[in-house]
Amino acid sequence: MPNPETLLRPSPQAGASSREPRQVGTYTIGKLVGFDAARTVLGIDGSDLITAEMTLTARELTAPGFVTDFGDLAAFRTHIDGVLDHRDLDQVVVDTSDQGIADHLHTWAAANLPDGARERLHAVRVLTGRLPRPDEAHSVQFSARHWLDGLPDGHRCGRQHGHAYLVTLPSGPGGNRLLPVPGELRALLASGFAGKILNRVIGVTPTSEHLAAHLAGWLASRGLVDAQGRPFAVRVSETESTWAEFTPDARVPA
Ligand SMILES: Nc1nc2c(c(=O)[nH]1)N=C([C@H](O)[C@H](O)COP(=O)(O)OP(=O)(O)OP(=O)(O)O)CN2
Repeated sequence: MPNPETLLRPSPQAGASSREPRQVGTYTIGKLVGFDAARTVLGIDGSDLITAEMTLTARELTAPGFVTDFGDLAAFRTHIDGVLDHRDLDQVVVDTSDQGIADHLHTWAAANLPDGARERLHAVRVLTGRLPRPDEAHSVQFSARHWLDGLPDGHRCGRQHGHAYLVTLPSGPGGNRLLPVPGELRALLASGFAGKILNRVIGVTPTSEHLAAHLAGWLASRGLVDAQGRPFAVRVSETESTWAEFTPDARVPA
């Protein structure tokens, strides 16, 4: 895949790329797939929008900076679209509760994901109803461009493209509770990331995993920690259906 950098016009906004000190920690990625279904749960109608969130974890990334390529998880959506979406789940799965659907999908994923992804499969959980968006105090959005080097020819993420990024600071596993975003991080994202070509901003291929680790390193290197004095975990979401998180070891409860 030719480097799209050679095709770029010079950008007046381009800044020097930087690396933050590397912390030791765990990378987690999440893929969300929503579907609409009817079901009965404990004798009561539980029809709803249902969102399945599959997570995968790794201590080390594979090139170009992935837990596993989101593209390799496409079969998860295909399975849900084919088997669960716009169905009466009472006719499809034995246990129609949230946990029953999550168990069905975990069993499916453990048997059917490509090898590299299957080995990194962590969990599947199910959420119901419209998902709340994080409020402004607990999130930062910015828009920027990037491309990913080292992908097979024809991979759409090898082309220069843009995302509406969402950055949050989860307080623990699951990402349900979010910590307020320090003003310093907000300022960094506004001045150093928004509107930029991210390949020129961080010293590595700007995958979501690398961006999350870079921002966690940036916070830690400036002594910015949570109310308990622990380094922040950082989650970066490129699209509505994907996110990547870096959790420094010092944050994991003993
Ligand atoms: N592990 C990672 N895999 C991929 C990343 C990444 O940062 N980490 N990034 C990309 C691309 O930038 C791409 O734009 C996003 O991935 P994609 O699978 O296309 O996600 P979508 O939400 O757009 O997918 P749909 O399921 O089609 O909605 C690729 N991989």
